[in-house]
Amino acid sequence: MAKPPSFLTAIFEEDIKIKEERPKVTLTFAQSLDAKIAGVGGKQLILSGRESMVMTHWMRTVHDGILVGVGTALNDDPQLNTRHLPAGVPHSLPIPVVMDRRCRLAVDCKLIRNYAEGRGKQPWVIYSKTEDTEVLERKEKLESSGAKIIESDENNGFFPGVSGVLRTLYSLGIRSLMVEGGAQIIDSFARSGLVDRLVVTVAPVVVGPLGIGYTLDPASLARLSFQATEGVGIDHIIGFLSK
Ligand SMILES: NC(=O)C1=CN([C@@H]2O[C@H](COP(=O)(O)OP(=O)(O)OC[C@H]3O[C@@H](n4cnc5c(N)ncnc54)[C@H](O)[C@@H]3O)[C@@H](O)[C@H]2O)C=CC1
Ligand SMILES: Nc1nc(O)c(N)c(N[C@@H]2O[C@H](COP(=O)(O)O)[C@@H](O)[C@H]2O)n1
Repeated sequence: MAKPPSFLTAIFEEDIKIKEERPKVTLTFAQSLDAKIAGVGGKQLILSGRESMVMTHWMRTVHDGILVGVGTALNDDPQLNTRHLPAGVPHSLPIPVVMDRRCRLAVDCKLIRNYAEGRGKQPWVIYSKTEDTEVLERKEKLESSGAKIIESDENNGFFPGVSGVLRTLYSLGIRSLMVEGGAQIIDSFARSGLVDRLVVTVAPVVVGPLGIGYTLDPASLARLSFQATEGVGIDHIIGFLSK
C-alpha cells in the first residue's frame, strides 16, 4: 500500500464537531467473513493482509492515543506501534492506553518492555479506584515497571465506563483516540455512542463458529453514516463517519 485509500484520508480530514470535552474516537478492528475477530479460545489471528495492516499502522500515526482492553493486552501482548510503515518516513507514534480496571497487565509485556528499552512510548493503564490490596499491589508493580497509572474520574463500582475514560484522557491531552478492541471494548465503545469514526477491515477468511465474535448494538451506531467500501490488497475496508 503506497498510501492510504483516499476515502480513508478524507474521513480523517473531516472536521468533526463534538460538544463534550473528549477525544475524537476511531473504533477499528479486523474481522473474518463470518464476523470473528479471533480464533478458538481467543487465539490471536492475523486477519489483515499485508496492505491493510500497513493501512492500520498508518491510522495509528494520525491519533494521539491507541487503546485496547486488558483482555487483548493479556492475550495478544501487542506493541501498538507503527513498525509496518516504511522506514525513514517520519511519523508520530500514539500513546498506548490499556483499559485495565484491576491492573492485570503483565509487568513484562511488550508495551512496558519497549518503553523501558527506549523503543516505545510510556504505556498508560487506566484502572478503577479500589481498596483491594491485590489490585493495589499490582498497580504499584506496574508503576515501578514504568507504566503510567491513571485513575478514571468516573467510578460506578463496576466499570469506570467509556465516557469517564474519555474525559480523563482528554484532560491529559489526548485529542484523538484509536480504539482497537477486543470484543468487550468494541461493545462498550459502540454502546457508549461516543464513536466518531468506524473502520472495519474484512478479510476473505472464515474462522468458524468457535471463533470469537463481537456485538454491535444497532442503535449504538445510529450516529454514524456509511462512507465507502474499498479494496486494500485482498481485504475490504468499510468506513463510517459521524453524521
Ligand atoms: N481482530 C481484531 O481486530 C482484534 C481482535 N482482538 C481479540 O479480542 C480478544 C480479546 O477481547 P476481550 O477478551 O473481550 O477483551 P478486551 O480487550 O475487550 O478487554 C476486556 C477488558 O476491558 C475492560 N473494559 C471493557 N469495557 C469496559 C468499560 N466499559 N469500562 C471499563 N473497562 C472496560 C475490562 O477491564 C475488561 O476486562 C482477543 O482474542 C484478541 O485477539 C482484539 C483486538 C482487535
Ligand atoms: N488491524 C488488525 N488486523 C488484525 O488481523 C489483527 N489481529 C489486529 N489486531 C489488533 O492489533 C493488535 C496487535 O498489534 P501489534 O501488531 O502488536 O502492534 C492486537 O492486539 C489487536 O488490537 N488488528
